[in-house]
Amino acid sequence: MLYLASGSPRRAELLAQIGVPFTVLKAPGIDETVHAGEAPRDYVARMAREKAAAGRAAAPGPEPVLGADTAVVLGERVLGKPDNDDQALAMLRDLQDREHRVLSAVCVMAGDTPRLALSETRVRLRALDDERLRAYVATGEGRDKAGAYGIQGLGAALVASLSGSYSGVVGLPLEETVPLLEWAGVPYWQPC
Ligand SMILES: Cc1cn([C@H]2C[C@H](O)[C@@H](COP(=O)(O)OP(=O)(O)OP(=O)(O)O)O2)c(=O)[nH]c1=O
Repeated sequence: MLYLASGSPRRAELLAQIGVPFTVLKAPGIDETVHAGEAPRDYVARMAREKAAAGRAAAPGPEPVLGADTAVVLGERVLGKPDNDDQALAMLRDLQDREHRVLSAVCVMAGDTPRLALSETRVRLRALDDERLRAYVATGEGRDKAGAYGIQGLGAALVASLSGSYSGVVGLPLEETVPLLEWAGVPYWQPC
């Protein structure tokens, strides 16, 4: 069994997809502020570690804990979740017609020992005019998502190309996660 220290329904769906038995933990939220001068890769790694550690502290049992973090990075700028629709529109205007990186870090703690992996995916959004971007923002889909879009939903129609991990963009890079689960002795392909 695994404790999932995440409120993201996407992460739960990806774990369920590969048959991992898990329990979602209601861990206290952590401060997601980017530190001054902090590189995006260091930031997502720190967030995943802190989420896993908060999960460890809240877990009622000794089973392994998983925490993860996903950020959209444009140049060196980290785009988190938009605060409102205006910010969502501004993010999508910046993202359209160019390539960005999606960084996803995953941290598994076996006992008190953390192990971390990071995935980087290059995504290019199509050239999109304001009318199209406003229509997408109005769907509300991007509100709780880094970079203001969801590749697994209506947002798939915004994407021109992807190079890397699709599950990483959705929030949990399975290519990196499965070896961490194996390391921690967490089974997959279980009837859930
Ligand atoms: C780019 C992109 C992000 N996302 C989501 C994944 C994450 O849930 C979210 C990024 O926010 P995160 O802070 O990584 O995660 P979260 O707040 O949703 O959940 P928790 O901290 O409790 O684990 O954006 C998509 O669902 N699809 C996408 O295409």
